[in-house]
Amino acid sequence: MKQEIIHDQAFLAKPSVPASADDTDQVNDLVDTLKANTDKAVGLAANMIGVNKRIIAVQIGIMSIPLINPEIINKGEEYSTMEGCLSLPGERKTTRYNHITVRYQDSNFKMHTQEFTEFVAQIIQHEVDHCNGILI
Ligand SMILES: CSCC[C@H](NC=O)C(=O)O
Repeated sequence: MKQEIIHDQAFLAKPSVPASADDTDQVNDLVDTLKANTDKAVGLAANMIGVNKRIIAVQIGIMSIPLINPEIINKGEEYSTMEGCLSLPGERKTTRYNHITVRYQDSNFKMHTQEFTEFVAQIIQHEVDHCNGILI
């Protein structure tokens, strides 16, 4: 079910804990909340809906895809860019990497290792930062 986006900086600053197969409702809520916000968001992390678990959802084309316990295990070239965040006003300068390799579990908790590039890679980096309590 769609949830409200929270703006509580103290909660957002806390690193999230690993998610497990008990968190399927939270995974579905995050995907539903991203689907309800595609006019203003391209990704969400679970702590943005008040759930301190390592779950993110990323908009890839028309699909809102969950990545569970995402871990960036390799990074390409660094670049600077401006980014916004639903939990914060305005845009800020950020450092990102042009391609990343990510280990994550899908909604069936199957493990994947996958390379992402360009804008999708940027969104994943932003959301993994949220899992670590890091805001832009
Ligand atoms: C380009 S990365 C920006 C990601 C941001 N989502 C918030 O966690 C958003 O604007 O959807």
